Amino acid sequence: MTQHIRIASRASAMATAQVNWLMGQITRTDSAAVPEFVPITTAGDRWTGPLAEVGGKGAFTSAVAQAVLDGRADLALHCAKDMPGDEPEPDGTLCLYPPRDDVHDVLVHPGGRKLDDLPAGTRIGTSAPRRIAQLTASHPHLTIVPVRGNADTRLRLAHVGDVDAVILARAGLRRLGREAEATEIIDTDRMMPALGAGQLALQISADDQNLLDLLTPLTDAAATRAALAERALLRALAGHCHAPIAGHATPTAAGGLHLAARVYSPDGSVMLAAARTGPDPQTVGDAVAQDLIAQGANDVLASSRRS
Ligand SMILES: NCc1[nH]cc(CCC(=O)O)c1CC(=O)O
Repeated sequence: MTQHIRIASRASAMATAQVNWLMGQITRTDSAAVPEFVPITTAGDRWTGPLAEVGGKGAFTSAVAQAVLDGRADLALHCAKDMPGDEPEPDGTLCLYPPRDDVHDVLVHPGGRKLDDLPAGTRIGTSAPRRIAQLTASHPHLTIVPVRGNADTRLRLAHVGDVDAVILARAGLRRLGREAEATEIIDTDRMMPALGAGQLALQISADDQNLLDLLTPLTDAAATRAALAERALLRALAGHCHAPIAGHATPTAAGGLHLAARVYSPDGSVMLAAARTGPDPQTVGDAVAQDLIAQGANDVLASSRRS
């Protein structure tokens, strides 16, 4: 029997590429499934000012999730990185996680240079507090220029010369088919990734057993554990604001995971760091959060909310 699967997503170039990927996966998994795209315009798409002013992290995901809650869609496709930590699965929904893509940030410098080769005053376009804090700490001589808009918009700013370079997620660039434009893959130790970087999340109604059965083969156990640990950390730090938090969970050989995380002050002059290894994602995420809080993370994050 044909099963129509309505996929709610933003309609940016990157989001559309993600929908096309998912549609292909679904039809390969179940030839009777007919995926459909339900495009959603979110507060983050409409607002051109600082993201923190439209609710920060939820700005791109809550309207997409709402389509599932309202029955206008069967599935909400998100970037895990854009999901808030406080209420990721409202009202009887659950998230499924396919294999993770690359977590690195990259530099796109149309002149072909790498970060260490850029002269003082070079204008770097980025608005992410996490990137601003780390870049200010590692390269204080560069000039950060706030830029908003989709990844393709930000790339254009670099190509027309409004900024000299931009920092973007490698996963997003890859989904746009423009990975070759990256001039440096920035080491994760210098630019620790966002929680949820490179990770898609498929949010469905928890009582939709048919869809759960259909999508389960598309999920990845290690990616799921990492996503749960990173989200537990974000929730414990109340990281719903557009906060300078970085972190990365990686699978261990023993089937557990290692989670490293950092909390920064806005200019990167303060950096708190913690890491744990263990079998249970929630426990590891909570433990890293408690370690960071014991070091003063709440005060450091409150200073970034005020600035
Ligand atoms: N904040 C927007 C956003 N959300 C997810 C990605 C990239 C893809 C991913 O990490 O899943 C991007 C673009 C960027 O940060 O360059």
